[in-house]
Amino acid sequence: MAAAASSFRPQFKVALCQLSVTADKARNIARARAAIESAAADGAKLVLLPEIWNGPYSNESFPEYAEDIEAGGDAAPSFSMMSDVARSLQITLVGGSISERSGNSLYNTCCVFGSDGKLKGKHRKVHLFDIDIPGKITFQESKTLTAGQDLTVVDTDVGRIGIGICYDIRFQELAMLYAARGAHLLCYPGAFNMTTGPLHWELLQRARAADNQLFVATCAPARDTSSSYVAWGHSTLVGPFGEVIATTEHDESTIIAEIDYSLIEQRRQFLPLRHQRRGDLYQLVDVQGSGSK
Ligand SMILES: O=C(O)CCC(=O)C(=O)O
Repeated sequence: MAAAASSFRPQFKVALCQLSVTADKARNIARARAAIESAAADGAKLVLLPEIWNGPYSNESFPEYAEDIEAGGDAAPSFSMMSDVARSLQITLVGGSISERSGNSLYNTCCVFGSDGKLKGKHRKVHLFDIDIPGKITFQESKTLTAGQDLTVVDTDVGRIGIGICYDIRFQELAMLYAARGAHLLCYPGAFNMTTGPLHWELLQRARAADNQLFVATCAPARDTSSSYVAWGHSTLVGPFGEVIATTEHDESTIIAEIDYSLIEQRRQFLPLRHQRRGDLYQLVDVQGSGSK
């Protein structure tokens, strides 16, 4: 494994808070806070929230619910709550995603907070969800959102974490680069739908974990059949052998599960893929360099 984070817990409890999301932003923030507090009371040291958890997932809503993260304070109530709760509970928080306003642009952004409440990393979704499956689902995030330009690997109290958001999980190169940069865990807040969810959601998580021999955690909103975008749910934790460690259905719930990073080395010894790659036939190129945030 590449250089590890300076010092971190190799074994800890993670919580995946699959939240119900409504049009009431203040209610969504309060509910997320309560779920985080309850997860921490149950011993979680790392908590994940879903993709777009402070308002509806739609192009109409992204501008309305967007926050100016750099301004903070009243301009960013979801952001401020996450920072505050991470600090007061001394947990690492992968804050799902919210729409972020920066200048004239909007991003789908995941903020990662350390146990001191400070922002440790910010991932702007790099692959926008633009798909058209006639008669099933059409969505064009690029109508309102701008794609991020950076890979995001964050050193935390609970190891080195690579971040992707939803559609980002489909691009295996991103996961491979994170693994090459020494990530122990990949976190993907995501909201798959009723067409692609049943076929691809678990498959992609298990593939990313098995190919890269690391942990993968996902966190989705709960399903709301009355919303314009019906989420699949099924937040999941997968281990470095591609095994599902914990999962759930589509209702609001919090999964608490144990992560043990010693399994990564064990799996890599049993199945030494890293030493069996054919660099003479193919190579992974990290165009942004190997530094991690
Ligand atoms: O890839 C998919 O099927 C769903 C992706 C998605 O919903 C998203 O990126 O928000």
